[in-house]
Amino acid sequence: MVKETEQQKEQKHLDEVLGLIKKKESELDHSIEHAQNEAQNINSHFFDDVKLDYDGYSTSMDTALSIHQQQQMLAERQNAWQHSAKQLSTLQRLEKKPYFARVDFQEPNEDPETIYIGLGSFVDKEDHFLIYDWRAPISSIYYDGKLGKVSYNSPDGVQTVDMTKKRQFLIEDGKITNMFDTNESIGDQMLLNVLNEKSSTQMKSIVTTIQREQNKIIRNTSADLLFVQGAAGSGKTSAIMQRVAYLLYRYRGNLTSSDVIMFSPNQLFNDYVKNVLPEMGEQNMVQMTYWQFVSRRVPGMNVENLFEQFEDNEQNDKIVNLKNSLQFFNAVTRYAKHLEKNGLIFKNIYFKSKKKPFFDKEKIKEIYYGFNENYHLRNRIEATKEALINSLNRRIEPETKKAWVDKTIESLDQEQLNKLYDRPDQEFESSAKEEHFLARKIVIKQLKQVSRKIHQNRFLNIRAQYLRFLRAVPKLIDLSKWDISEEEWDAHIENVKERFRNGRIKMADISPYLYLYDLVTGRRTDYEMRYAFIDEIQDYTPFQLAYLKYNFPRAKFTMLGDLNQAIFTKDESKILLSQISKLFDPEKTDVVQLTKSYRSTKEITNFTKQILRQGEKIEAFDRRGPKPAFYKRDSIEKEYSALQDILAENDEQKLTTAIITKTLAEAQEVAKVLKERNIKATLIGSANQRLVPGTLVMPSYLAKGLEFDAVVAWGVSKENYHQLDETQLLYTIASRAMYKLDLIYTGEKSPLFDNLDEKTYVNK
Ligand SMILES: Nc1ncnc2c1ncn2[C@@H]1O[C@H](COP(=O)(O)OP(=O)(O)OP(=O)(O)O)[C@@H](O)[C@H]1O
Repeated sequence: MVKETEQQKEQKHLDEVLGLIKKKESELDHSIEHAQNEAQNINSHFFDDVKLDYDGYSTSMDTALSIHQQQQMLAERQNAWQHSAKQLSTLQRLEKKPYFARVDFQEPNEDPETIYIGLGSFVDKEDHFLIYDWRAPISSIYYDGKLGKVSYNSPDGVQTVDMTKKRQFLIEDGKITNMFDTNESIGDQMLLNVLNEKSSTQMKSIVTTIQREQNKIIRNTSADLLFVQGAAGSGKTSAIMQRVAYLLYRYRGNLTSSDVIMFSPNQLFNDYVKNVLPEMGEQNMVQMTYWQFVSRRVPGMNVENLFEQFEDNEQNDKIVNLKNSLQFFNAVTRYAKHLEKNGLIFKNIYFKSKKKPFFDKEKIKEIYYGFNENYHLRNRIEATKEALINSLNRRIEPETKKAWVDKTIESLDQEQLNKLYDRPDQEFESSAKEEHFLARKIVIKQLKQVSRKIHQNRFLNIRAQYLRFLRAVPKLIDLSKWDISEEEWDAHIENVKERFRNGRIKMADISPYLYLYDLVTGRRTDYEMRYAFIDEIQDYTPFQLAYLKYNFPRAKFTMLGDLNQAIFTKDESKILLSQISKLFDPEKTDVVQLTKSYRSTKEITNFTKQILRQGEKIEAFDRRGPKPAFYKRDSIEKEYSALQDILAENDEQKLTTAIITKTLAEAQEVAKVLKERNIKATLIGSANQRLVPGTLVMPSYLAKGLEFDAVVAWGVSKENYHQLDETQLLYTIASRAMYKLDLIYTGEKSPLFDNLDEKTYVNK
């Protein structure tokens, strides 16, 4: 019965805290109302209270000051109001579940202390913390250590305390439904409770059960590059979301969500994680895919998308490997440097006539290369633009004498004409002066097109420049080391050129293209961005990462990935880590490994890890479920019957199922057949769709980062998966399953399953 009385005591404490929260809420309600009224009041009496006095200098200074004071008062009230509103929203969140843990500890030479940890802080009148935010320095001991001596980073440096109790609570509607004392970092019991929940279309926060290793990632503030290699389902994405929340708290006042950018694998995934931060009371960071990041820079071009990239079998791997490498990045850098001396390609700028250029490209070239050698790319372009604008200004006058100007004036109706004057009653000494005035107005207006072209660097020919760079590559890089012949390279350039002609560009070209553009035009990179997160790093190329680093020179990077799940870069991802490390100071690089997988049952994790050639390191979490099952069928018809049976069974168990195929075409086919059979399933064929409850059908590359109660891996035959570099693909598909995994095929099973231990699956 001891436990019961303990629980009663805790319930009493909880009731007290809830009472105080309620009280504070009504106080805040009051003060918000008050502040609002007052602000309204100030607004309506604004000019009554301001001393309006326009005689003489000093009094008008008084007036200005008075206005300023009023404005400041208003701003203060508004601030107080916003502050209260924010506090209120924190309390409203706490009201549902004030805290989830209690820790007892003692600092050397101090009295023992008890603290409660929750989603936000709650302080009563006496500045006494009734609840500590999970991100507060002291809260770290809850996640980090076992009972006994434990250290944490405080604002005054590392502190060591003696932790004597760690208690976890499950609270529902103001009642403690369960509580346990634990000695583990976070008791498995609590974790099991959380993990047993069903999957949903939205990711959840893991605040209550952050694991020790994850806590390290979340609270790391020292590394310029934090690299996390983690098995599928080890909580990498969860950890990122918590980390963003942590950083926003730790640097509150100095860091806002717009200083943080996250690159995610696809739009579907963005949708999946979009509630995590708001639920923790924080705003979402800037989120985009790499494709969006590059595409928005080239509105006139069609950049190869996820689907094309995945389903493109024509590309020459050797050439793609070269273009994705750091060596290629360095080659662009060197090439651009050489453009400071010569080789930049210019375009004529036209105005009115297509026959004779307004600014001749030879002339522009002369200006550009006319500056002395201290001018680098950025100054050169800026000075060239300035010179062109000056020259443009000098050409206004001569242009007014041209015939087109008179014609234009004649063609204007009265209203259009009136608009040209500065004032309706504007007077002129003579009609010649008036005509000249109007002519100038017209010319200036029309020449705006030219000045716009100058500002937008339209006198450069970046496409031609990029092709010229490609032609120079054999001089910059030893192609034979990449096993590429000169003929292959030349043919490839023709290919790129042809694609340009159709307004298209491949993923392997867009980053070098933009990088070259940035260097040549001296585009300012984003110095404001403070943190950049890249999830699913294995799908990025070294070039892309180098380019991101170039774009966000002051940002600290957190890169997370599983080199075993490389879908786009396949085996190349293995060398990724060594390449990335070259971009950062090794002293400021931290690498963290997460080996425990939380997503799936032990049966599924133990099965999927065998698909990998080096999967031994992955540890399963002890949560049980059925063994994965293979369904070998001898006809497509029978495959569908099996699928139907599986879906019926999953439905009965209330499991959400995703049928994952290799390609989009297969997914479309499966969705079509299911529809014919009146089985409800949603095809996710593009990343712009929403995840919806119920059965889903999707191609492998859209399943990245997601999870489902049950997965059906469709068509896992030898015919479909036989290349070694498809291992990662199969692994990604299989590791999306939380509780149940079924694999269907006809003919022979994929040889990539050859090493499976028979005891880890069943045949059905
Ligand atoms: N500390 C934790 N407490 C509770 N649940 C956790 C914890 N860590 C991870 N999980 C759960 O495990 C699942 C997998 O997490 P997450 O998606 O973050 O993994 P991941 O490493 O990004 O996976 P992948 O690389 O396979 O996409 C999620 O359901 C997540 O909620």
